Amino acid sequence: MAGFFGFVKRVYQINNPPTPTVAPDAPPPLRFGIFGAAKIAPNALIIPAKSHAEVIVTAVAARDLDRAKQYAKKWGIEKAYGGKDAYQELVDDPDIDVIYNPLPNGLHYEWTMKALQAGKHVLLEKPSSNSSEETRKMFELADKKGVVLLEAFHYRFHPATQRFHAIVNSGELGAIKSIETKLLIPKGIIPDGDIRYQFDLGGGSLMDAGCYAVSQTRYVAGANPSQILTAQPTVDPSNPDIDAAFDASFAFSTTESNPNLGNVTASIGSALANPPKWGFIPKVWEIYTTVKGDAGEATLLNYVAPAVYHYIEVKTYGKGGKKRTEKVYTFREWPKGEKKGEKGETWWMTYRYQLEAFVDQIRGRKPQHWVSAQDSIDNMKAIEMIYEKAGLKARPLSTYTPAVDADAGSSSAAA
Ligand SMILES: NC(=O)C1=CN([C@@H]2O[C@H](COP(=O)(O)OP(=O)(O)OC[C@H]3O[C@@H](n4cnc5c(N)ncnc54)[C@H](OP(=O)(O)O)[C@@H]3O)[C@@H](O)[C@H]2O)C=CC1
Ligand SMILES: O=C1OC[C@@H](O)[C@H](O)[C@H]1O
Repeated sequence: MAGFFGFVKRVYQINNPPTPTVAPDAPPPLRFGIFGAAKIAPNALIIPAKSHAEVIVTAVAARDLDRAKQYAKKWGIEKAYGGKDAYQELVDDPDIDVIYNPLPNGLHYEWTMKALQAGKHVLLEKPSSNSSEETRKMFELADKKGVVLLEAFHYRFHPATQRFHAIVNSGELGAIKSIETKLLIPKGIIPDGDIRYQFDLGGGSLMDAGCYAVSQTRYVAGANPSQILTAQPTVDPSNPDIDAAFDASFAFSTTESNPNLGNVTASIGSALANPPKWGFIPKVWEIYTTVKGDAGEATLLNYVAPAVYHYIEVKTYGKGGKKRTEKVYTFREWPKGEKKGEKGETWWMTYRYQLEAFVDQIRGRKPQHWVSAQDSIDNMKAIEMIYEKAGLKARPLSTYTPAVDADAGSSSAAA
């Protein structure tokens, strides 16, 4: 269904997904527990879980018991843990198979390590931690324990992102010259005092919104930055360690398989409070990637929440140049013969596609898409390089020291 009615129907179904039918021989569902009564958990897990026959959200743990109970009641979650030991009680709960970790970034490492050590699979919010080294250690431990760890870069799992990636890599745009990716959050969305403004918790616009822009750029380029060319933070007036906004550009090294890479310049932008135009016209969310080549250009609008709305606009240059728009809510809309997956519905959010892949991986089925350990490590490395170039402090390392057998300690990265 096209246009406005399609949009209304999708948004309704995103929030009111149908209950799935459970096959009589289906394995028991995976039981998920959530660290924190987090704002993002309903969108990222609780609502998507309603339409997944193999997922049940069984428990939530919050630092305050009343808060945990209220959250559990609101979202139909059976168990609520509360108080200063609540997260540990969740980790110790033998009924829990999987932990969803949407704690502030600076707590990702400690609580993911504890969950992995207890043999739980972990769906870990982005950015994976405060440093590439912590990220490497988490994946190393997951590998050692034989459990699944995934950094929740949900946007990657949606067919719109996959289609855009395929267009850029098809050669249709000619030799790629530039990649521009932004995620600018308008002023007024993120409240003062939010975790995103707290250095100790791993705050900063590059960590929060910018981690998507860096990830998307690396994905589209198929490479990691070799050099940061410019890094321009706008620091928060009340906290010079926090970048309220960031503009950066970087270069890649030529590789044997992609001799053009050395000619590509990438630029990223992130903001936690994009100010109104001329001081009074509120800005809308700016979420896009534009890739320009010598034969054409393509833009993906709204790579972060494409199920709500998105488009891919492709223009080819020169005489006979053409313009077209694609919208790809499911893999069924993929051009014939090039389909990259099967599962999905128009109302599947990025988070629902991600949950499908995560469960498939745990169950030993091949997921339609995946974000590898190395990808997560490399994203943190790129973020570190940008902070360093800007002269801003690296986000603080966790003070948590894992038990001896949890810290594998070698410097080889998990693949
Ligand atoms: N995938 C996506 O689309 C999104 C991902 N995120 C990511 O999810 C994570 C959480 O974001 P969001 O849900 O907005 O965050 P919230 O502000 O809701 O915080 C999440 C939880 O952190 C817990 N917490 C533990 N220690 C602290 C502390 N010292 N200060 C504040 N909170 C604390 C709180 O748990 P308790 O209830 O126990 O008090 C809270 O419920 C971040 O990593 C963020 O980057 C965020 C938004 C979107
Ligand atoms: O993950 C996120 O997605 C969109 C932004 O609103 C948010 O700040 C960020 O954490």
